[in-house]
Amino acid sequence: MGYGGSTRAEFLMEYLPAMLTLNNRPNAAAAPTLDQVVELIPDAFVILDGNHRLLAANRAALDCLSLSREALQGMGCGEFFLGVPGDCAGAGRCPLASPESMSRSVSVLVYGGRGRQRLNIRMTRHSGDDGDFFGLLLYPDAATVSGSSENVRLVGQSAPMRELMRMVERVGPTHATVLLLGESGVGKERVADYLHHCSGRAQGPLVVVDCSTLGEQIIEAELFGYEKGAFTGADRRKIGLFEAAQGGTLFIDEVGELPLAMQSKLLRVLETSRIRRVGGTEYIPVDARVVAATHRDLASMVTQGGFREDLYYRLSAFPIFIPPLRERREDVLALAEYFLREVEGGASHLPLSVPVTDLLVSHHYPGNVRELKNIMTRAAILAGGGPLLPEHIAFQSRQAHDADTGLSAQPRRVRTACTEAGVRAALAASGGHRSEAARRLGVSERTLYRYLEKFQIRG
Ligand SMILES: Nc1ncnc2c1ncn2[C@@H]1O[C@H](COP(=O)(O)OP(=O)(O)OP(=O)(O)O)[C@@H](O)[C@H]1O
Repeated sequence: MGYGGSTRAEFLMEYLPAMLTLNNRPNAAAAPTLDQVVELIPDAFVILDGNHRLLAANRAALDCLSLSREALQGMGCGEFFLGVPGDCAGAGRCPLASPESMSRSVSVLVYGGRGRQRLNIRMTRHSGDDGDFFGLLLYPDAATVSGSSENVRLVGQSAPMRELMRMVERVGPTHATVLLLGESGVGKERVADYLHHCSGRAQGPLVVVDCSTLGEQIIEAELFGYEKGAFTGADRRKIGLFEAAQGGTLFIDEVGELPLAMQSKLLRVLETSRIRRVGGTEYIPVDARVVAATHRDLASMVTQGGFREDLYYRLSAFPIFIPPLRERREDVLALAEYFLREVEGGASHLPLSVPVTDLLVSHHYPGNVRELKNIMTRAAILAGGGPLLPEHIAFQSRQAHDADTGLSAQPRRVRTACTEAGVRAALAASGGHRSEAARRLGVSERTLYRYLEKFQIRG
């Protein structure tokens, strides 16, 4: 077994290429259709073509993703895995483009009808005369199954962690808006998950939105949804993440990246508990508890005019600071063992030898818990069936921001620093067109606008 799917699903995945080849033969009148083929698989299953567009999904997948067949068909991998239109292979973050996804099950974030959810995927790829396709078996991550104790576990027994857990358990059951503060990779999303499960809303959805991955144009539509015809391409009504989080929690990650115009809209929702879809006229009541997070210093952003003061005070009604891992070294070994157990066969390397533990405890962890997780995953793979030795522990702090699922060197979020001269040159070279200038600089339009403000460039 090994990947958590059912035996029948595993068996059918083996035969899928043959079934699809049969299906594509021009005179195969009696061959099953794609939709019939996927229904043979009992677990949630989707098929994508070689361009990473969704071709078919079975009933179990539609239920698991809370999407209609129409909404899913034709969706690109960018929308599926990142919540943004198009494909995400170019950004180096597409699980379909990662060889790792082929060899074992990987944990990924997927955007469904209820916002972002974590799922495990097991993939099969078929290349033939009729082109490429990918078959994806989807099953809920053990860490997101409601009520699972693993789900809600915060590993760590240091004094700061115990204090943090006490605070989360105290504020969890209330309706207070919580602001999670801490460096990247420190565990903000994990704490939000724990908080959700400590609230009376644990049976409701936990919807995650990462403001740093959404462009200015789509963030409003993502949060509030839109009506059919609200803008070009809005060919159907779509509910937003606030509505998707009804009865549950909306986790707004990297809230410091929200554009100013959206900040005032967010404040209004927090104050009125009502939203209005883009292009809509009706105000819709929403019952979603908001937890926000940032690695940025919001107070100084307020001073510099980058963040609204009123929203800052509204969000920081209950701030919780998650200390960096280097300030709670007592947690390093517990976390290291926990992550090792998560890797297939990893538990066989326990207990860790003294030279390995000495090495782990002495590191600075600029990438925090995420860095430690990647180190342990890599170490388990390098050690294989033999003992886990100090040389298997590779501190590569430049990779501190790798995505959770990847051992690749792709940066999780690239932040580019532009000089005033560079911005002016890009504007001049693009005849003053800001979108073109942003493209030349390799930043989003929103980032460019921030630079224009910072350097006081007008026109
Ligand atoms: N206390 C903990 N116990 C178990 N796992 C943890 C803990 N803290 C963090 N992790 C794991 O470490 C990884 C990074 O944590 P997480 O994504 O929550 O960090 P973050 O602060 O939200 O990062 P970013 O600022 O980049 O969004 C995740 O896989 C998470 O599950």
